[in-house]
Amino acid sequence: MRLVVVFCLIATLCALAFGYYVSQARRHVGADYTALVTDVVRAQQDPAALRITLDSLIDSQDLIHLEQIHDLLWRIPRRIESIQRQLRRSELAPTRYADLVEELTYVASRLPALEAAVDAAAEEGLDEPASEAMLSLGMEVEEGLAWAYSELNEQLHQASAEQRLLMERLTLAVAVLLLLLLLAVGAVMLMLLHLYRQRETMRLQSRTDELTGLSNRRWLREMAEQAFDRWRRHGAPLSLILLDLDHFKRINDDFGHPLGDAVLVAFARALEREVRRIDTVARMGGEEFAILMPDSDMAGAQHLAERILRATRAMPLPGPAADRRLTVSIGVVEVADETGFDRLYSRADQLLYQAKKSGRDRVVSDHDAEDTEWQDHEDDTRG
Ligand SMILES: Nc1nc2c(ncn2[C@@H]2O[C@H](COP(=O)(O)OP(=O)(O)OP(=O)(O)O)[C@@H](O)[C@H]2O)c(=O)[nH]1
Repeated sequence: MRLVVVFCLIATLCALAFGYYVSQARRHVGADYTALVTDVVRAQQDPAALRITLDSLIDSQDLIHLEQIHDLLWRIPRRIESIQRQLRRSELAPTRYADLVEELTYVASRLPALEAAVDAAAEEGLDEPASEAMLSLGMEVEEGLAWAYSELNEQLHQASAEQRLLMERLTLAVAVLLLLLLLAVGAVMLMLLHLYRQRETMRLQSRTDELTGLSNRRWLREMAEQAFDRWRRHGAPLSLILLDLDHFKRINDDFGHPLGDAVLVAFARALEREVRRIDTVARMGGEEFAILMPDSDMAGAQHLAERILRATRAMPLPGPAADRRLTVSIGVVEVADETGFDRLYSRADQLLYQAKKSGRDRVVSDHDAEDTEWQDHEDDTRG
């Protein structure tokens, strides 16, 4: 579960980083050429204005047109310079604009002559030859500017389109890379998950009895050691019930080993139904079982043992053994002064042995054993 959360987190971070990158890159590329294109579009108005003003000057010979031409001739070289500067700073390859820069430089070099021609025409009057010279120079400048700016506009649009294409390819490449990264991360996560599950299964198997699915002897011992710790530290009561099915060999002999297995499994389920969640039910081997009862004293353990005794008698046996009754012998102990699980188990085993010896299908606890010892002692003294 934790791995899935980590995976989702990584995926979200990748998606956010990717989105941020794309938006930043797009904005950057767009901004570079937008500024230059705007200036070029503005500059394109210069040749048109020059043509109109020259025509107006010839038509009306008005001094106001002279001023307009002077304004234009002041503005045009600055505009040329600004555009050349921007071009040098731009990402555009110099080979793409070398021709038009050359043309703009040439146009700029012709501007003083045009200014002189305009001044001369204004001073001498717009007679035929002066006007002709001014118009021809004006046309030359106007055509040069118009060509250079429109060529530049075209180049910029082309570069912009190429950059957009590049950007799209780059975006696609990044998307594919991210996808691959995500797939790789996902694969690693799945592998880790698989390993984790495998380890969990192995851990579970190492503490589980294969036939019944109950805890095995090893796990019961581990749980017992932990419970012993609690008993030592807090004095919490701890009891152990040891159970052994009676005459189980007969079931095997009469109905076969597989049915014997089915009976063991049915008995295991019956035990699980009777115990509390904190109890540990284990199969110790063969037809012997144990229940570790933390926080339970002798009275509680005895009570459970009696209940199991009755439940076992009433337990229906599978298939052909349905007519048989199953019984169990039980030994019950509560921790007193034991130093560890082995001592406790050995005491419970002795009580179980007594239960077998005294006729099976019964519970023998510490109290019963004490009573029996006391009874034996009484009989001896009377005898
Ligand atoms: N089906 C099956 N039988 C098992 C398994 N483990 C041990 N047994 C059998 O359990 C029987 C135990 O027999 P005994 O030790 O004589 O005990 P019992 O017949 O129950 O007699 P008492 O314990 O004295 O009441 C043997 O026949 C074993 O083969 C198992 O996993 N499956």
